[in-house]
Amino acid sequence: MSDIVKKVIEGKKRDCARLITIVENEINGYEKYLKEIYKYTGRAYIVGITGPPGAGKSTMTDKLVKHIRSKGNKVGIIAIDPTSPFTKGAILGDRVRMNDLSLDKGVFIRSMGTRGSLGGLSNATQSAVKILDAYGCDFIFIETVGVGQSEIDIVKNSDTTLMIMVPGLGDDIQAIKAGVMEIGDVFVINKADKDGAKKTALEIEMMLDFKKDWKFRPPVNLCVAETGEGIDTTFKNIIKHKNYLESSGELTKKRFERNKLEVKELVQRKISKLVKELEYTNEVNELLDKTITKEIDIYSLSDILVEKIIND
Ligand SMILES: Nc1nc2c(ncn2[C@@H]2O[C@H](COP(=O)(O)OP(=O)(O)OP(=O)(O)O)[C@@H](O)[C@H]2O)c(=O)[nH]1
Repeated sequence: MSDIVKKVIEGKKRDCARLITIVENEINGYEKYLKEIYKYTGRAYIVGITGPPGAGKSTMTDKLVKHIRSKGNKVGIIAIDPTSPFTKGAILGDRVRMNDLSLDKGVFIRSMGTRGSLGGLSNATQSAVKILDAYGCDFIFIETVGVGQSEIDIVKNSDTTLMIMVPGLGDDIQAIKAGVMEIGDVFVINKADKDGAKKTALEIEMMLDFKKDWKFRPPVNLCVAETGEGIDTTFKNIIKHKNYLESSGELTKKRFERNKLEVKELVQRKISKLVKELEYTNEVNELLDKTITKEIDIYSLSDILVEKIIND
């Protein structure tokens, strides 16, 4: 086993950070480390945190993590950094908010980009989850920007997805109704110190009523992340979902599906790389010349190249 992998498994924080960087930058040999890490994964419980911008995702993560830490568990946090310059300020703010957490030896915080090659959570994020798992985290939080694709991706990559809502979404709830139902395993109405929190909770309950055949009906609770009120209930609800997944066998199914998707992405990535490499060979350029002179058609050329990729 490589020295760095050994140190990560022993729980060395600096090596954990170093390995994530190696994987993020795809430094030579990174896949060998991931292969070695793999059998030490599967113990951590992965929680995705999502919700509209400004709903209090960072504040909630901070408080949940502190709650978990009071029980002595080790926690990893991956904050997904939106690549858009638009939200940069908010992310800097998040870092400041979680500053005191980063001083805690039992907490590992990392922010990562959204640049997934296939539009999903980047491979680096999925790999970082595995590294943190092998490092010994009991819980790993993935906090995302609550927009579009990243919300869907977080569901695929988490065991439990916590959907944060805030009072006064009103019509927005109607608009996102269908999508939201699929996304949240646990709902929390944050900023319950503001007017209308109970009404929002009721609206979500009504929305959940539309579906009759829940195997696990998502619990809904009120919370004031800023003061910590309701954090214990939110955590209990996450654990309720965890217990359900574990006792029903759904957790294994979920992880099977996740691996299936990840393997597919890895294969696609590897093939795309081979296709890209082909573009630069003289041999291909010569064959392309022949498509112009009609000595060969482009379809036969594609067959030749596929054969070449398979056989080389
Ligand atoms: N009144 C009230 N404000 C809150 C509460 N929780 C968080 N906030 C405030 O809401 C604002 C946004 O909180 P964040 O935790 O940054 O929210 P976020 O969802 O991570 O924000 P983005 O990263 O911009 O999407 C901050 O000013 C918080 O102080 C709460 O329970 N009540």
